[in-house]
Amino acid sequence: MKTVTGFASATIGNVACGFDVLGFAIKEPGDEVILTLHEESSSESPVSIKTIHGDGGALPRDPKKNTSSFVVLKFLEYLRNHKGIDFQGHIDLELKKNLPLSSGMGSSAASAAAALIAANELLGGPCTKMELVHFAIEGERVACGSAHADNAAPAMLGNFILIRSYNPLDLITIPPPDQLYCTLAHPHIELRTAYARSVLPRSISLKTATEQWGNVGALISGLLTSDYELIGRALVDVIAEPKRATLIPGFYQVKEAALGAGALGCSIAGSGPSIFAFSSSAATAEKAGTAMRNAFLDIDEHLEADIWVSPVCREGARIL
Ligand SMILES: Nc1ncnc2c1ncn2[C@@H]1O[C@H](COP(=O)(O)OP(=O)(O)OP(=O)(O)O)[C@@H](O)[C@H]1O
Ligand SMILES: N[C@@H](CCO)C(=O)O
Repeated sequence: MKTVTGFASATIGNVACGFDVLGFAIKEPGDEVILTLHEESSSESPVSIKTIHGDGGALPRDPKKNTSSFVVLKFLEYLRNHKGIDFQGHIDLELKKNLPLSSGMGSSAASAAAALIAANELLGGPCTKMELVHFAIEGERVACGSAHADNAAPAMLGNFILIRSYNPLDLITIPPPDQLYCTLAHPHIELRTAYARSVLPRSISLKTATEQWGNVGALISGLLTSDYELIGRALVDVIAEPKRATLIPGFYQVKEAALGAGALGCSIAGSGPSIFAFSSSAATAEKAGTAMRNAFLDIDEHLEADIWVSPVCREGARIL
């Protein structure tokens, strides 16, 4: 019997202008997955879910429906079909669900990446992280019906990840500027990614597209040259934010509060309801966090919010 624990942290998809093509990881919080290998197979499925802590019973226990176990099944299938490794044993999975569900914090992707890094270690490291990313992305289809990679890829690889192409998958790693800090505010409401995607326009005008890709290019340039002022200027989303803002009570008040506290820019984290801001120092990021929390409390709905301040995580999913 061998046991391995994997960890993967929260991620923020889109980063304002990069809908479905840009995301980054923060250091904490994150999900933990503990895998135990038994040499003998003991049930029909090679992977079973033993326990899930912290989800209040909300997550599926069926191994084909939970992203953590689903991606391990995909990984085992890949080993059999592409590496000549026919796994005959059984894996028990325990999930410590530390990330809130339907939060915009990449909760489903964190479970998947933590499970994959642990499974790969458990079986002696047959795959690279770049190979594992493919299965983590497939997990997103199970979670919300769309295999977007902007949470799964940074959850596995860390840093900022730009998805230049989905087919074939072409991921570009962009290391963060040293003084870039993220403030993440998670109001205590849920917003399902599938629903937040359904409110988006099916097509956009050339004018809107031009504005958006100008900002994506500028944001990448700002990150690569540590131009904080440019990063702030480029955090503009004219496609998803205007549609999704109405799903998040107090969005514009919280954004204004973050900017008023000195943040470089602020937008929806992934599909929401969480909101992120960037700052060029830890002190400003803390100040922005306090302002964002107070702004959520001040709206009519008086929403409580959890706040995290973190630099970008460079490491990605790891073994604990
Ligand atoms: N291990 C898992 N962790 C979280 N959600 C899971 C997991 N496995 C399956 N799911 C399903 O995924 C859905 C949550 O996905 P959703 O994309 O809304 O939240 P999220 O992961 O916080 O998303 P995001 O941060 O990308 O907006 C739930 O319906 C849940 O049943
Ligand atoms: N890019 C995805 C991220 C989900 O967290 C979306 O905006 O729907």
